[in-house]
Amino acid sequence: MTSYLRSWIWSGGATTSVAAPIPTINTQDDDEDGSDTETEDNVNVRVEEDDDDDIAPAFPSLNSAQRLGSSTANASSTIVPRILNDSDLMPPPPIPRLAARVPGVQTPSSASSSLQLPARSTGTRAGSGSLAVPPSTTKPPPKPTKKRGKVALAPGHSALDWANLKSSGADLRGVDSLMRITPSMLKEHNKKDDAWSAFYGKVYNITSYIPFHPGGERELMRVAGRDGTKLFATTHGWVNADFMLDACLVGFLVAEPSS
Ligand code: HEM
Repeated sequence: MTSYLRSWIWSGGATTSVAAPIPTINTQDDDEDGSDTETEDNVNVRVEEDDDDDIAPAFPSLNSAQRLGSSTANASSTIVPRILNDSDLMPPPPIPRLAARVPGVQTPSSASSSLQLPARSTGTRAGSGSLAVPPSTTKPPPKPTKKRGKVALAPGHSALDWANLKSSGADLRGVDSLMRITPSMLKEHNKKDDAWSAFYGKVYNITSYIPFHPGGERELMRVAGRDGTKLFATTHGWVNADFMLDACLVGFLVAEPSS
């Protein structure tokens, strides 16, 4: 702080004498606590005579390696920055070809470009994986050929109703213990009021599930008395039969005993 006041007082008096030498005020010993921290007070302050000091310092600084290494630097190191004219500047980059492209129109020159539009006439996948604009289409999406096979379920037979029935504790198996079931045993249970079916190696009593099946009774009865794994998987592989029919498990499908 002392140094600041000292420099301020001095600089006020100097305005009368323009030719006075530029003083350097060393205020290193002004720091009261003597610590090494660099504050406003312990920096050598070079005070200019002119208050109006808006001239930016030279960059790179006058004695820098950049200036000395430069071919334009002269030995006396009094370097005046050179102002570049148009011919010294780097030429602008060429205009990219895609900038001149009209969207949707394939020019002959763009055929060799990696960003070309996919060739529509040949049907090849040229340009796939590039940033090319995808081909537009006016064709409507194809209509589903097969009607969805969902049926209207009777009231009280929703998926939630089935979940409630499963957890109600009602006997949906119809057997006392889990059994080893051969295909011939399975075949005996192919009636609507006594339907067993095997899915993924497990045999379920599907009788009580029939009215709850969203695909309808008719479809489900196609697998009554036999292994329905393939039909089930091709129709709706995403359905978790194991979870939906856990309360209906009667046993495991085994091969016929060899005689
Ligand atoms: C007992 C085992 C089965 C269970 C637990 C079951 C369960 C289901 C479920 C939850 C749906 C509704 C799927 C959805 O909305 O995405 C469904 C739909 C359907 N199921 Fe099954 N299913 C079984 C067996 C079968 C079998 C064996 C067939 C075929 C023979 C079949 C044919 C269908 C059909 C056609 C639909 C309608 C598909 C659609 O929404 O387009 N299901 N089934």
